[in-house]
Parts: sequence; structure tokens; C-alpha cells
Amino acid sequence: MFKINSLPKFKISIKNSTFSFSPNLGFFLQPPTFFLSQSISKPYFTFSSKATPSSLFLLNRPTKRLSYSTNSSLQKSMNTKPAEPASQHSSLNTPPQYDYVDSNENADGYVSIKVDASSLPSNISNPTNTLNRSGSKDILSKFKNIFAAKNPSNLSPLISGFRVTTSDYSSISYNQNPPSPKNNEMLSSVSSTDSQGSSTTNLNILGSSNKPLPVGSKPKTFDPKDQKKGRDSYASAEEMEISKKNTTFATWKKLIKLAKSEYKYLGGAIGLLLVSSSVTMSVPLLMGKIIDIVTNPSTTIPFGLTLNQIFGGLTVFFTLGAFANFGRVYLIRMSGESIIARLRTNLYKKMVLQDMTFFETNRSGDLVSRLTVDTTIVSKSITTNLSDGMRSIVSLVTGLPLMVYMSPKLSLVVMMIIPVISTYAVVYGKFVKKITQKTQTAIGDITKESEERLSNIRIVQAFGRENEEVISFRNASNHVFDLGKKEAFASGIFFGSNGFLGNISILLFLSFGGRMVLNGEISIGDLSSFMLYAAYVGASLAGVTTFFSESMKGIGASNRLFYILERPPKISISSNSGQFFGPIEQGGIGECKGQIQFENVCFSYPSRPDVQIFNNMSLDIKAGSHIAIAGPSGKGKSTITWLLLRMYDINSGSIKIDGHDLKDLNLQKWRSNVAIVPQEPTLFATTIRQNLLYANPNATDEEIMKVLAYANAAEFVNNFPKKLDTFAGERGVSLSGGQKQRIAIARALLLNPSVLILDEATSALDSQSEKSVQDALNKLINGTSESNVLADSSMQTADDIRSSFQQFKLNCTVITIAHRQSTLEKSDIIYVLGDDGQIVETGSYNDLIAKNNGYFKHLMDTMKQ
Ligand SMILES: Nc1ncnc2c1ncn2[C@@H]1O[C@H](COP(=O)(O)OP(=O)(O)OP(=O)(O)O)[C@@H](O)[C@H]1O
Repeated sequence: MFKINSLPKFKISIKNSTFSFSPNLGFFLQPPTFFLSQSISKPYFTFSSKATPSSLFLLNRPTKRLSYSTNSSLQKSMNTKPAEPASQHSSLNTPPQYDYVDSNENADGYVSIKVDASSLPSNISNPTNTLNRSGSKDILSKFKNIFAAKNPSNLSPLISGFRVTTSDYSSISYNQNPPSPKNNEMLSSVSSTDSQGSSTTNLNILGSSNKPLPVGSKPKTFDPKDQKKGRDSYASAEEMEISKKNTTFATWKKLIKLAKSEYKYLGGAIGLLLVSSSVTMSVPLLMGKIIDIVTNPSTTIPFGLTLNQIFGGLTVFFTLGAFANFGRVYLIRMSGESIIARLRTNLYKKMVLQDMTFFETNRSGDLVSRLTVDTTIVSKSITTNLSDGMRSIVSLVTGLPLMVYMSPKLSLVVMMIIPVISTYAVVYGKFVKKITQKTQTAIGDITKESEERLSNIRIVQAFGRENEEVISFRNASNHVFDLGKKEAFASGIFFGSNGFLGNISILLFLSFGGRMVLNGEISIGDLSSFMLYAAYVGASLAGVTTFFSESMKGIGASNRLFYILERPPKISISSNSGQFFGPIEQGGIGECKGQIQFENVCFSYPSRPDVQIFNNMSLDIKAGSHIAIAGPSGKGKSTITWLLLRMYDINSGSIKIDGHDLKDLNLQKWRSNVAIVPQEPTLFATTIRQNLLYANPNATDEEIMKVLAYANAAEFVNNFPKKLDTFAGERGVSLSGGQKQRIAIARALLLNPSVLILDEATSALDSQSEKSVQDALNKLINGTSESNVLADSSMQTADDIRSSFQQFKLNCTVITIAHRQSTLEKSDIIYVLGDDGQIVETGSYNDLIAKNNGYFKHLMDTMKQ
């Protein structure tokens, strides 16, 4: 395990870039997890020193400035953020008067420090907080803070981690005369003297309070504008390009097309809609007639019916209407659900068939949001909303002529309002479309941020970033709220004024209508019918405008779906095109032997076209050979494997498998010939058995145990109470790094591949385990072992299992990417990647290491240091 005292020399590393951490952080995080956003891009310091008699480690979070000094005149100081104008932070200009209360040295040499923060500056709330945390051995590995406020939202950025690891320190005291902090910085300082009194170390940590925030500044957390930066910008540019082509009319056509397969149900629903609407629209007419009959006994009743017979008949008529309405709603809802299910499946299918660039530029949380939220909105807009809209339109187009029929004069009065409302509806609808697209994007942002953070909660907690994450989430959530507020305001104005206009038209109607009744131009019954029709028409008009605005919401959301549905993957993974390895009589090109040739390959990642990874790089790997690829970090070793799987297309040159150009091969089938154990193996949140079956769903438990034994994993799996049924946790979080790697090796072996790629496959194992996995693999690869078979449940250890192996040889090409000598030694040929994107040396380990000024020899020598 990593020991502070063993650090070689004085080191300072600054993390002010989101994507790069210095190697010394790797001690704590295996594998290091990087967040793909700006929110932890604050400077991060690790600090260690052997320049003092004892080692000292400091872990300091969003500290603005850090200075370190020893009496040996070693001084480092950094400013990581331009200072805020002093005037804004005058109250923070005074150094805080922390009272040092207690320090206590644990038996293991770690020091706990207690600081009374009661005299914190008044603008920091909860001034009675006591900073009190003690260190333990765990602190280093878990990044627990020694200093932290009880209410971290007030003080968290102050000093987040401090630890002195030495038994030499006899005292730690608070420096009463710290240097003046600048602007909003607050200062804490610890000085210590070693037991011999021969050396003093002063640590001055200048931090800042995040409450109150400096005027005009925000914590660097979620900023919607950030979403436009970095990798999101690539996706949004492409998405905007596609969205631009989708006019409202074109989108509508596509939406209707989506509903096409439901035409039987939707047709039935439209039929029932006409029935129920006819019933509804006849109500005012019938009511008017009944009022006239009741108020004027001389009125003749049609067909000589009695009033009771009329009521009985109407009850039957209305029941028919009710059934028709039920059928309409049921059919519409059912079609809606069916469309959602189909839409989601199509969308998911399109997503999983996309190329890597798509996934590098679109975050999974956002994609999930499109799959769930947007599909629901779209489906609603083409079913329920469409149905309600149609009902309103039917009411409108039947109600209006009836009104005109009853009284053209009154109709003219009422209809004066219609153009105003319609214009209004169009303007409002356009606004709603825009805001919905923005809101859905913002919801997608929330989903992707929270999904990423929650799935990496260990890192969040280990870095003590809970607070910032909550702030970031709150900001993202507030962004949605802000958009919602705008929509609410617009809706308020729209519906409020609509209601007002409706009421004004009623007033006009009553004043005109009343006079007409008095003049005998219209009967009371007809006026009542007219009033009911006017009410229906008014409601329909409101319905039509709602339909319009809801449709615009649907269109806004559907543009987010059509971007994916219509995006042709840059590399097609279609299952029925191209040549495939397999029996010639079945249309194949013969079984895959595993010969691999890279010829003058030039490549740069699409998201970073300016950085050339390979420049006329050539490789020739014989079928069935065991080769290794070596080279300094970041030179493209893993990239070779991604190109081999055609995750990306090369810029020029060619890659051939058994002489066939990779571009001519059926990708799905080619990939099924390759097994990869990646640097960071990923397991799914299911049992170990299911994870293994992912490679080969037909494998038996016996075969599973066999490959587990080869991967030196049988023993620990057998030791789990639930053995193969042990749950691996999300992304394999319930297993250690080494255990995950071994399961991943077993999974790869279970595929029985033609090409096996081991990308640092044993890097997380201790040397003993690595040796045993490598031995097993080497035996498999070279076929010298009496290996094979096994797993009878009575066999408890890997040795038991291995001893029952029979002759077995892994008959495939093996590509190993490794740094360790023990791994490299075993390969037939090593290809060494150099600085200029080419293979600079090729040969066996012994040949390469024998070259005195050789690149490989130099590489190996550097790693030994
Ligand atoms: N998806 C990507 N998009 C853009 N650049 C990438 C991508 N993946 C890797 N790179 C860059 O390509 C270069 C080669 O990366 P690669 O992972 O192949 O290196 P490597 O030799 O395997 O390194 P290591 O030994 O550290 O694993 C690096 O500079 C890396 O930053």
C-alpha cells in the first residue's frame, strides 16, 4: 500500500484540468474516475515532501492559494484564481481567529486536530461550529477530511484535508501570526516542529468561504453555458444542424407517420369521436327545443311524442354518446402506449447501433432522458392531444355553422373574437415549442449530471464533493425552474387573456341577444341553444389552442428524438451486410485465423482531429501468434484495439484480417471473433454467472468454472457464499479491481475467440496473482499445460481445479498490451510504439532488451526506476 514516507521527492501537482490527474492520485483511486464536466475542475493540490525530516501530506480542495515553507527556504506558492476585488470582501480581509483547542497523536502516528471555529467571521453562519475530525490510516485512502465543518455548506472549501504522517512530530500548533490573506481568502496555518527541534515546517493554507458568495460570482458548479462547451458542443452542433431541417410541418408529417401503424385503432377512435361529438353537439339544439316546449305549451312536439318519451329517448341517446366516448379514450390511450413502446425500442435500437463518436459526444443520462421523458411527450401529443384536438375541431366546425344558422347577427358579434384568439394561439404555440425544446434539454442535463455522479458516488464522497454536487444539481434544477417560470408566465398571460376575451364576448352576446329576445327576433329557447353553442365553440376554441400549444411541445421534444432516429451511424453495424467469417458453403469466407495487418495506418480521433495518433503505422501479426504492444503511456496502444474492432474508421491506410479489408467485413460477426479484456473491465449489475454468460449465453457451469480457473478466479468465486450467483454490483463495484479483471479474463476466454486482446488485463493484480494468471494464460496460449476442464463443486481451490486440467490450447492470436516485464517476456514479438505514431522497434523481448541504445530498453529502464 502507498506510504507517504516512501514518496521519493518533493512534489507538487496541480489539478486544474478536469481530465488530467497526476499519477500520485492513482494511488487512491483504482481505476481513477474522471468526471466529464467542469464541476470539479477547481484546482486540486496534492502535496508531499521529503524535504523535511518527516513526510507531510496535504490534501486541499478548492483552496485558492497554498503556500508551503520550511526553514530550508523551500517555498512554493500558487495563485489559482484571480483575486476578487477587495471591496466586495472587506469583511473577509481579517484573518479568522480560530482557537486551536487540542491535538492528539494517535498510536499510529496520525494526528487529530481540533479547532474551535466559534470566532469565525460573522458573515459565516453557524459560528459555533467546531471543526473536529481525527485522522486514521483510512484517511489517506478514503480522502476523509480531517478538517470539515459540521455544516459543510458553510465551510467546506476552507480546509478539506490535512494530515501529518509522522511520529517525529511532537507538536502541532496553530500559527497565531499567519500571513495576511487576500480578498476573500481565509487563512489557516499549522506549524510543526519535529521532536529533535531541528526543523520546522509551516503550512499556510489560504482557503475561502463559499458562504456568502462573493458578489457577482458563482461557485464553479453547473452552468448551462458549460453544456455548450467540450464534448457536448460537438453533439449539439450536429443536432442543431439536423433540427434546422425539421420544419414544423415536416415534423408533423413524421409524427403522423409514427402513428401510421395504429391506423385501425386510430380510425376506430375517429369514428367513435364523430359519434360522441354528434351527441354532444345536438345537446344545445335539443335543450333549446325542450326549453321552448316547457316555456310555451303551444309549441308542437315532433312525432307526437310526450315530454317523458323525449327524456327517455335522450337518455338512450346520451348513453350511446358515453359508450362512444369510452371507446374513443380507450383506443387512443392504447395506441399511445403502443406508439411509446415502439418509439422507445426504435430509439434504443438506433442508439446502440451508433458509432463511438456519438457516445463520446452524447452523455448517457441525456440519452436516457430522451428514451423516457421525450418519448412520452411525443406519444401524448400524437394520441391524447390529437384526439382532444380533433374533438375540439369537430365541435368548432359543427358549432359555428349551427350558431350562424340560429342567428347570423349574434354569430358575427361572437366571432369577432376568434381572429384575436387564433393569432394569439399561433404566437404562444411558437413560444411553447422553443421553450419545450430548451426545457427538455435542461432536463436531459440534470439527468446526465445526476446519473454520472450517482453512479460514481464513491468518488464524489471520497473527494468530499457532496456539497458542490448538491449545489450543482440545484443550479441545474433551477435552470429548469427558470424555463418553467417563463412558460408559466406566458401560459398565465395566454389563458388569462383568453378567458377575458371569452367573457367579453359573452357580455357582447348577452347585450345583443337580450335585445333581440325583447324585440321578438329570437325565442328564449333559441337564445339558450345559441348560448350553449357559443359556450361549446368557446371551449372548443380553447381546446384547439391547447392542442396547438401541446402539439408544439410534442414537436419540440420530437426534434430531440428525430436527431437520433435519423442520424446515420458513421460506421454501420448492420447484421446482414459484408463478408463474414464462417463456412464457405454457408456464404462465409472461411473460419477466422486471426492474421492482422495494419498497413500505413493514419488515425486521429474524430473528436480531436488535430491530434494524430498514428502516422503511417504498420503492423503484421501472424495468425495464432502471441504478440505484445509496448510503448509509453498515451501513444495509442489501446487505440490499436479499438481500430481492430473498428470502433473508429482510420483516416488512411488499411487494416486487414486474414487478408480481408476490415471495411468489407460484417462488423457484428467480425467482432464476435474478438474477445477483449479492457484496461478498465466493466461488469454489469447482475450475478457473476450472468456476466460470464454475456460472452457466451450457451456456456455450461462446467465451462464457466473452467475459464474461471484459467483466470485464477475460481478460488475467490468459490469462496463467495453464493458462488457464481454472487451479485457483482453496479459496474462490478462489489468486486475488487483485481477480481473484476479476472472475471473479465474468464469472460473473454468463454467466447473462444480468434483474437484475444489483453489490454493491461492483469494490471490491478498483485504480483503473485498476476504471475498465476499469466502462467495459466501462457499455458493456454502455448498449449504446454495439462490444463483444461474441471469444476466439480467439491474442488475448492484453484490448484485443485488446475490439477484436473487436461490438454488444452487457446488457438488464437493473442495481443497483449502491457508494461510489466514479466508479461512482455512471454510474448513472441513485441511491437514498440514510439513518439511519432509509428512502430519504432519490433523483436523478441531478449532482442529488444539487448539493444543498448534501444527505445524499448530505455522504456523498461525508466519503468524500473
Ligand atoms: N475517445 C478519444 N477521443 C479523443 N482522444 C482519445 C480518445 N481515446 C484516447 N484518446 C487519446 O489518444 C491517445 C492514445 O490513447 P490510448 O488509450 O490508445 O493510449 P495508450 O498507449 O493505451 O495509453 P496507456 O498506456 O496510458 O493506456 C491519448 O493521447 C488519448 O488522450
